Amino acid sequence: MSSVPPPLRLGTRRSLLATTQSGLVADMLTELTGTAVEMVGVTTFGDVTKSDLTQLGGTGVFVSALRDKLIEGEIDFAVHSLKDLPTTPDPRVVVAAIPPRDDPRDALVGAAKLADLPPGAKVGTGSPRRIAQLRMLRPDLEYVPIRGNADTRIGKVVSGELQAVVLAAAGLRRLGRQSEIAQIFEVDEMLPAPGQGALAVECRADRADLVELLSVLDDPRTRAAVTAERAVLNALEAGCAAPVGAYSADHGRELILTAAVVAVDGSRAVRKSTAGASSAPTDLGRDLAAEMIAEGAGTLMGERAH
Ligand SMILES: NCc1[nH]cc(CCC(=O)O)c1CC(=O)O
Repeated sequence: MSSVPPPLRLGTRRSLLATTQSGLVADMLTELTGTAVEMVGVTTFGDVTKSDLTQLGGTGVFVSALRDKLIEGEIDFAVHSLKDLPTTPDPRVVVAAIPPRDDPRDALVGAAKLADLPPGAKVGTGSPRRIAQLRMLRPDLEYVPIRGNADTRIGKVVSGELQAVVLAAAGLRRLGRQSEIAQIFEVDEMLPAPGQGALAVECRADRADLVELLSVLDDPRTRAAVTAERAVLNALEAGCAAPVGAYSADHGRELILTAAVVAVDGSRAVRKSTAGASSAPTDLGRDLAAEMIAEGAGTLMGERAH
């Protein structure tokens, strides 16, 4: 009598974006391998705290509860937004797959493009990286810290409390809300968060069977690009909430990596680019970070955003 294996348990944060992202990965896995997947909701500290994440370091507040469930064996794998994963590896778990990246850029939802907003207009974002770069573009606007899911944030524009909010294009696209985007910032004007738009499929490091199964979802070109970006963040010893942007333009065997550290008041920035083999993304990111530190990047990372 052939026994049907039980569905794999996929741990996911309970937000609509997280469950949508997890559902995308679950569907990919089922389509490619025939494996059935059951979603298991997990509440993380980042989902319940009202604190300003930038003051918590913003490192891992969305991640550690999922990892705990992996280690406790309550779930078999987890899907994270890669940009929320700490760059410091956790030896208990492994990123078994980084599927093909969605749009990595930042997007503005509002009544007009950034350049057309009136002086003093209120723009909502809690990201020091976004605030710092927005202030370089429009120092005359008021940047208001906001938290909550996309619906909550966009609701502040609809209500008139804010004139615009800035979110990741990938998140809006996955939620089917790309029609509400007034502007997508080119990376030359707004460098994304390292790994933005990419997902990380994680399981226990000692589950070689799951690592093998999940690897079918991996996109090596996306993995190389985001590895270079995250190597910059790691070498700068910056957390996910630091005013650091990085983006790898993928040219097949070569990556063109651009990174910036921007003072949160928008007054100064260290921005540099480099090109190198996509086969050595960590070295590329580390070397670029060293050049940035030599040009004073470290002095720009410590300030508060608001
Ligand atoms: N914790 C916020 C977060 N983490 C990942 C995304 C977007 C999805 C992605 O980067 O893949 C978002 C929302 C946002 O930045 O607007």
